[in-house]
Amino acid sequence: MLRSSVSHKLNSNKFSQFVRFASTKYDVVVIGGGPGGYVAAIKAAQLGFNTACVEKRGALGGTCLNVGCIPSKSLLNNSHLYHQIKHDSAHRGIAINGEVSVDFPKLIEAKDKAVKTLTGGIELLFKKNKVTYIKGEGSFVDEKNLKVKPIDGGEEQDIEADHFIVATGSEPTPFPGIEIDEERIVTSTGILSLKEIPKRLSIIGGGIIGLEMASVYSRLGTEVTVIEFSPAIGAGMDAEVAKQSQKLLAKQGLNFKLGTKVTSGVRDGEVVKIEVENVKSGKKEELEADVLLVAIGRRPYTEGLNLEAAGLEVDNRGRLIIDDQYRTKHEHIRVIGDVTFGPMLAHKAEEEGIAAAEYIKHGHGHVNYGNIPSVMYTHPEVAWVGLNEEQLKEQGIKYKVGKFPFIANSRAKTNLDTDGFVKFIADAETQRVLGVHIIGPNAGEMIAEAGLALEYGASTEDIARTCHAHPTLSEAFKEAALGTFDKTINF
Ligand SMILES: Cc1cc2nc3c(=O)[nH]c(=O)nc-3n(C[C@H](O)[C@H](O)[C@H](O)COP(=O)(O)OP(=O)(O)OC[C@H]3O[C@@H](n4cnc5c(N)ncnc54)[C@H](O)[C@@H]3O)c2cc1C
Ligand SMILES: NC(=O)c1ccc[n+]([C@@H]2O[C@H](COP(=O)([O-])OP(=O)(O)OC[C@H]3O[C@@H](n4cnc5c(N)ncnc54)[C@H](O)[C@@H]3O)[C@@H](O)[C@H]2O)c1
Repeated sequence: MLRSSVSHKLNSNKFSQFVRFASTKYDVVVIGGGPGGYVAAIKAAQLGFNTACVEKRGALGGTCLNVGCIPSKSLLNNSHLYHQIKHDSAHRGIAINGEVSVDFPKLIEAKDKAVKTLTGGIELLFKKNKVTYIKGEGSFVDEKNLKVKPIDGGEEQDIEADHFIVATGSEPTPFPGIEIDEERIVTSTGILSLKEIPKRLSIIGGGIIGLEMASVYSRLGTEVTVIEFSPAIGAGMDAEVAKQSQKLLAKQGLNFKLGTKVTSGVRDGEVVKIEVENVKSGKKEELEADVLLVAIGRRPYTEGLNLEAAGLEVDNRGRLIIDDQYRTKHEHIRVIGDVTFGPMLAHKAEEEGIAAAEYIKHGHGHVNYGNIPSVMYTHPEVAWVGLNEEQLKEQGIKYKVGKFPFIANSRAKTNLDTDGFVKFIADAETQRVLGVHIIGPNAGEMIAEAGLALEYGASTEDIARTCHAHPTLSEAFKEAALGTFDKTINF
């Protein structure tokens, strides 16, 4: 459905004096080229819409590819390899005859290379799917028109669209009174590009970013302290799993200060001075670190969008207000991803991108918000989907739990990697799977099977009667399902 009404911008010198603001018209314009936006743009183009994506970063892929999921996983993977070679090889019969050391600039280079390859890949996907990539900052003029300020400083461009999809993402939540310099006091962006390995790292926030980054640096030899306001780590994971995860991370050398609030954090030359206070006892303490990471959550990002011009509204947390079809009060302006409601996860944003494009084309789309997996890429990994015990108790739903530890799984034993367990929660009467919580090796991959089970409304018996290959970690998954209604075999 390529539009014949696309009018081309008149930018020859001769005409530009007279008709400077001729606008280009598209069927769909996506603002933001992160996982939500780039996927929405590709899907819209595949559905036959003449589509453009406006991105101001200078690279596609958004937070996730540039300063989030991808660089953090590169550092997690390579720091894990280093740590394993150094500390976990002798008892496997691997002798290291020589020094094993970190080449930190190379570690950062490998991360940057992964980012560049992947962000470049999206540009190719745009070309393949005929999505116009506009490098600039989009700002609403009114609900039908967008002004784009090019990042190369060129002339402003006016764009008109039948449909807009806003996917401008999120940014780190600032900590009142603590000044970020991205050098000594950093957000998740700065911690991914440090110049050297700090001797001491303090982290405010024991959520996913805090714990993943704590793992990276602790493996590289940094003394890490995690300061968390609430009495538990993990920002909402199943309490039993969070407890086990904390225990294992502490065994790896992480220091935890839970139930502790930070009262100040100030750079003093090459160190950061931090004052904390125990929430219950009021006991105060002073800490010192070479780097302080602030990771207390993220907030929606709408700066520069000029929401007022389009009459778009946000709630008290800055989230753009939409209905169940991602529509704002203007039906042709939809919003997806981190900048609106729901968990701030790349795969959630992607699902919404597909659904928003499908709503425009067909009037219907699909995202199952009860089935969005979460993964924390520490070692062992933590992964979960569906409801946890605390939520079920709150909702008064009767349930049964089945658990299987990796210590009793043959593959985990051969791998000498036996920490953790699989925990199934099933409806007490029907055995329908309500939630799965895994802490253990490869939990992030294994959780996909739980997602499929939830999506199809499987019972734990369905899973327990499905043949799983031997010897695999997924046999622990099958046995935990069995444990909700019968005796497990291997434990
Ligand atoms: C350190 C870290 C690790 C993470 N790890 C994971 C993970 O492992 N798994 C996971 O699922 N999630 C992870 N996340 C979260 C994930 O990155 C986000 O949920 C995801 O990127 C949200 O996608 P989005 O498309 O909504 O927004 P974003 O990815 O934030 O993209 C929005 C884009 O819009 C652009 N933009 C904003 N305003 C304008 C404008 N006016 N004009 C033009 N462009 C504009 C921005 O430049 C940006 O590129 C991580 C986040 C961080 C910070
Ligand atoms: N693997 C992944 O999927 C992944 C990785 C990184 C980030 N993300 C996403 O990015 C988002 C942001 O991550 P995050 O770790 O910053 O947020 P988070 O919500 O996961 O954790 C923030 C933590 O900070 C604590 N906190 C808040 N205020 C505090 C204060 N004043 N003092 C001490 N502690 C305080 C909270 O209790 C919470 O435990 C999350 O939504 C997360 O889902 C996902």
